[in-house]
Amino acid sequence: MTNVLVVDSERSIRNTLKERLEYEGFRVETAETGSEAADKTEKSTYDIVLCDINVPDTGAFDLLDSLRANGKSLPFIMLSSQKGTEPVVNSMRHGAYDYILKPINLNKLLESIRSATEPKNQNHATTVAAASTETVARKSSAAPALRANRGATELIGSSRAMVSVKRLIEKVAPSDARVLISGANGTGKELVAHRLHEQSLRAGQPFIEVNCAAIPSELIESELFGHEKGSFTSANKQHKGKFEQADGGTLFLDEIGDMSLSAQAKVLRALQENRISRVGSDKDITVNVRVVAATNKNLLHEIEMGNFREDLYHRLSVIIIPVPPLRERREDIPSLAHHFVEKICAEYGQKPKVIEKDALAALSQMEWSGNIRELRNVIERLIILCDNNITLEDVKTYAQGVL
Ligand SMILES: Nc1ncnc2c1ncn2[C@@H]1O[C@H](COP(=O)(O)OP(=O)(O)OP(=O)(O)O)[C@@H](O)[C@H]1O
Repeated sequence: MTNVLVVDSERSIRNTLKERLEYEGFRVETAETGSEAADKTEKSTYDIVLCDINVPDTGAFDLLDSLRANGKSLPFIMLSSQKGTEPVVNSMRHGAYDYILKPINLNKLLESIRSATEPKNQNHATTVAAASTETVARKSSAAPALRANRGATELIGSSRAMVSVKRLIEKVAPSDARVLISGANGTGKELVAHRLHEQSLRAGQPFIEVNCAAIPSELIESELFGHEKGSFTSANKQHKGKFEQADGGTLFLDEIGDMSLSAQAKVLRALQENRISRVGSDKDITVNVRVVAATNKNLLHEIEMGNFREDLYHRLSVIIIPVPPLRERREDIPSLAHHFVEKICAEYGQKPKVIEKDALAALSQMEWSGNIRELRNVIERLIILCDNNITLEDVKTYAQGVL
């Protein structure tokens, strides 16, 4: 049985968590202050600590640090009413496994406890992160608080174009403004959407992605808004749609330019009223969702052609972030190439290979019509096929079709 220690000065929170977690099969003890919690950990063994960030006496960070100093590397879940990225980042720096906002969503908490106490995740729980933002970013991608960020990586590039994209993200992320990300295939639009979420006040809440091009138009309504049991032939149980799943967080509508006109009308209503109704229900549900959309199409052209609603375009494009093609920021290619070499070699469990100077120069001259995705694929091919040093000859042989 998993032993949980709940540390919170509020009796109602201690009691509610104890009751609910015991009902779920955990053994739970509580403490009102940091020093009481420290005493309890001396006397009993726990598998996990759930701790309010401002717990009296010590505060959560000192409690966590002192447990670590005493060799007790328990996974630690921070409970807090503080929104914003700073407390999340601070918690991760101190080695917390997760950061859960109050009022506590019990399902999220249970998922986090189970994940933190799974043996394969214990290392993440016990690693004390070095105090660098990069480390925090890497560590947090493994932690459930930022589970939504899993798969997201750093935006590489210091070209003027990329610096201005990053600046725009920094400025826009903390607001709740809707953002439209435009750019060709493989330029990194999805990554930009992830960064917007990670740097927003909604970080830690869900990031839900919908590829509008991949869903048949007859299913999109139920996918986005959900359905009630029996509302159509195959609806054999109730289903929550993506808007509801994203409640409190960000909904990323990828390839919005491919959405059917009838689905566009329904999305428009959801954005105008912040309310949706499931298919087969006439009950309205209020949702709090930040919508970020992306497109590789010229939506103004699509409007002219009658394929895209102008009113929806204006709702979505409060801020537009254009992501430039790779050929317009060739100076980013060396750092991107190194980044992919490191990442892919690590994925394959290999030592990083070396790209020789003239090989890198050749990569920097290529067309890259498939943009960064194509560059990544070529680097992966080179890693699989080449010896430790990737030479100009290798690039000429294996990057064919790009040259
Ligand atoms: N600046 C960047 N730094 C590091 N990796 C990047 C960068 N931009 C893109 N990538 C990587 O390139 C690949 C393609 O990026 P992404 O999927 O975000 O592109 P996209 O514009 O959304 O593509 P599509 O329009 O085809 O959906 C991903 O593996 C992504 O992680």
